[in-house]
Amino acid sequence: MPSSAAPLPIRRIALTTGGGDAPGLNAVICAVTRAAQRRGWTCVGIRDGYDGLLRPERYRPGDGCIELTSERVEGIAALGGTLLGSTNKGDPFAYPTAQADGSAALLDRSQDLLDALAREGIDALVAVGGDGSLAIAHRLAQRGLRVVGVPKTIDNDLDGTVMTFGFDTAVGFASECIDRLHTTAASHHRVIAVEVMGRYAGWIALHAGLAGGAHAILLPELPFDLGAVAELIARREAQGLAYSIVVVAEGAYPRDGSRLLCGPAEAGHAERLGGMGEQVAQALARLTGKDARCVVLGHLLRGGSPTAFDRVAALRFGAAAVRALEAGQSDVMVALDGNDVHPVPLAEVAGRMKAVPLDGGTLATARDLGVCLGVSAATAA
Ligand SMILES: Nc1ncnc2c1ncn2[C@@H]1O[C@H](COP(=O)(O)OP(=O)(O)OP(=O)(O)O)[C@@H](O)[C@H]1O
Ligand SMILES: O=P(O)(O)OC[C@H]1O[C@](O)(CO)[C@@H](O)[C@@H]1O
Ligand SMILES: [Mg+2]
Repeated sequence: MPSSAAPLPIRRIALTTGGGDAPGLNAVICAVTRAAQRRGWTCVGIRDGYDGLLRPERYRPGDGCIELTSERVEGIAALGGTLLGSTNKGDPFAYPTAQADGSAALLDRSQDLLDALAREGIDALVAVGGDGSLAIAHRLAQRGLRVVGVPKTIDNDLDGTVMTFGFDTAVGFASECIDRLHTTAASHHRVIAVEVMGRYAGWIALHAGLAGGAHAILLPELPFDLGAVAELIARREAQGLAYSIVVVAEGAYPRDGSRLLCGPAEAGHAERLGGMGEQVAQALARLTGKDARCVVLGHLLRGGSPTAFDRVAALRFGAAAVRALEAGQSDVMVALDGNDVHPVPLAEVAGRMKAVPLDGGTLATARDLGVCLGVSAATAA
């Protein structure tokens, strides 16, 4: 449970960025550093998730954990990526460790991490991450560490917050790409499938598809029937609209099939989704007789400078995390709730996925616009 009781004074905090990178991470680093400095606290950044402390030998002496100062974070809020590096391998509670026979065993290195934080004189941790990183943060809090989480992910699949930072930038870039694909698809009378990231949630696909005027959007939340998409393409053809854009979430799958992986789960690393865009393009070419192509936006969605919205959200989250620590809170995540940022218990969000609600307003908007969701009229909600 989050606690507000008898806060001990804080003098030094650590910051970590974990999971896939997202535009806005540097803005959080900037805000946490400056807000900490204003309170007279010092702030350090741990390299690559927790690797800077768990594998210090990988870094130049003293560089696994770097001092963050106002000077060091000057101008970084506009930059993509993370100054500290990130990882989506190596949960400290199941840390992949090479064995003599070449295999990797998953070891619980959480105590090593807590010891290393104590040696650095760290009083509290700000953990910036998605569902996986925040589940780790929650477990660290349960082990007695003062922790505040900050919600990050381009996927927007984190529960307990209206939005994560990184999502707006990813959607903006994806919709710009879709805009560009309209003209080439129209010129060649083609079907173009655009595969976007998002893991098991369709937030990026739905929002980018709507913003980019896609004709069909296939989401993990609604297993699809390509017959419905082929019908839409034929209807458009009959109206003299000889091209179509189909946005495919990487986690989408057919009603009679399953998700596609481009990499299996390995020790300490989740499975990698990918390939459904190409499969959809090939199947639609067969079903419609039209020329079809697939474009995979992939990691381009994680790159580049954060939008103003993501910068402001990230700055607000970072500053709110420091205020939460100052107020004696721990085991909480700062969350966007309407217009304000409030702490919510990490237990309520860690490891929980937020899917696109099938009865939500955005999906209703897509239906009202006549966007095909890969569901035949008979089964459509
Ligand atoms: N600090 C970290 N050190 C090592 N591994 C981490 C760390 N944070 C997260 N991970 C691992 O990375 C994976 C994803 O983390 P998380 O959910 O936080 O990221 P994300 O933004 O949702 O992006 P993605 O899930 O696509 O990598 C999880 O399997 C988690 O165990
Ligand atoms: O960096 P990796 O391992 O390719 O991760 C890819 C995954 O990370 C994300 O970009 C962010 O969570 C997902 O959308 C995607 O499935
Ligand atoms: Mg995740």
